[in-house]
Amino acid sequence: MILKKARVLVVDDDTDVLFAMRMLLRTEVQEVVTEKNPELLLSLLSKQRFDVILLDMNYKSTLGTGNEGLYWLGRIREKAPGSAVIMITAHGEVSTAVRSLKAGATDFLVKPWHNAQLLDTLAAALQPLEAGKAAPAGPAAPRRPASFAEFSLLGESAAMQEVFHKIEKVAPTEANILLLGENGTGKELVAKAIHQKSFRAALPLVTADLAAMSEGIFESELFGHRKGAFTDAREDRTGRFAAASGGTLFLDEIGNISLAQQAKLLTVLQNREVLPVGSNVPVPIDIRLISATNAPLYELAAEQRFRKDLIYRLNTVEITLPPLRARADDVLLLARHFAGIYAARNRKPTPDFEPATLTKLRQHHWPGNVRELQHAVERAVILAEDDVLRPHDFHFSAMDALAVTTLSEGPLQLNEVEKATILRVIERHNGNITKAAKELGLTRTALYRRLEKHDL
Ligand SMILES: Nc1ncnc2c1ncn2[C@@H]1O[C@H](COP(=O)(O)OP(=O)(O)OP(=O)(O)O)[C@@H](O)[C@H]1O
Repeated sequence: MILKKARVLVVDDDTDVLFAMRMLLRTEVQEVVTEKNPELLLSLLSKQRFDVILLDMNYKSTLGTGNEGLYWLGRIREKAPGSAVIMITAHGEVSTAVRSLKAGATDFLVKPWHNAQLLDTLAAALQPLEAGKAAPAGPAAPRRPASFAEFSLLGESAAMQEVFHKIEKVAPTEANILLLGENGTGKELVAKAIHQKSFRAALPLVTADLAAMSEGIFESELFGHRKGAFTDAREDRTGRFAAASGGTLFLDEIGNISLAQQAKLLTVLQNREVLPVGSNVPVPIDIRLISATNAPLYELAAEQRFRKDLIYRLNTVEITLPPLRARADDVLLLARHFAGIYAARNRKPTPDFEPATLTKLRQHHWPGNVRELQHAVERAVILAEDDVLRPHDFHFSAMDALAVTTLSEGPLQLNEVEKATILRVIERHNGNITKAAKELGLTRTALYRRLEKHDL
């Protein structure tokens, strides 16, 4: 059914909401009826048929428990099983909204909504009606599957298909996810895909790069602080946990935190509340947690450098991103994908790859994984003489080349090779860390970590 033909009922005890809905919908749908009192819902339904009912989750009488919304949802399902129900929920109540989906709601909207988003949600709710089917009763129908290319997450190899399958399965749950994999294998991209495919997608995905947080700012960054808690605390500050409320918190580089930081994190996850620095009033948290690391977490745990009890909190589901060298077919798929992007960005025609180039790319070790490939292709596209990428257009990262050449030169320590390479590359870029990191196939954070490790 199309929006213009739809009959819509809005039930909310906030008259401002009803007014705004009437103003927006009167030109978009055939009929809009608004009702302030949910007690009158059933008599309205016995008089008239509605295609979609927008139902508030909370009414003043139950003080934000969301139970009243769920109750009325149940009654609508009995009385008007053919109507689609969209729950209207406040920020921070998304977990109750998810329960409503299980109880038969078609979708939910978070206040304050964008008008375009409201119209999209209404149109999507009308789709099953258009196909001649009743709106889903009982358990909610799964959301329309989104392809992974939508998140630029590509991969045809069996290993990546397995990853995609896991993402599809775990995204619409509340499970904490631990992403493992080398640098540049796509952990952050996977975290975004999981969030986008989750019921929390309407609320933020907040990232915290733990490697970049020193001991001194860890608590204030994650848990927030109160004005005056320490010298620089001039204002109250919301921590990342609170900022991600109702949404997803992505803790990147979790393997790098100290035992003291691990203990603080564990307490927060166990109690599901944070204590901002300088406050003694705990704040409840409502987040879905995704963590990632390239560190060998289980080896660290065996050496007592990472708490096992924290791992168990993080890894309800574990997804390991395979290194690029283990999926040669994806190398070509990704190389073509990046070539298209960088050619367009640099106003050049999309180049072809000489067969010998493809062989070279397949055989390379890719220590920096997809990030290294992306930068290698970008460089090649920019420097190529014509529309064909040839083997000599690809110069692999200095670190990799040096590591390979030194293998034949006797028992050099890998650490020394790494240190010398980093110094050489930074020197070549006159101290520009961003450019050096790019050439080394590392993130800036990863490069800073290595500088620290080598006392540079
Ligand atoms: N499967 C993929 N398809 C397309 N692009 C990808 C894929 N995997 C990674 N990338 C790209 O490679 C780059 C690195 O990915 P990302 O930052 O997600 O990796 P990471 O594992 O989080 O790295 P790090 O551990 O260094 O933080 C990004 O530009 C990302 O868009």
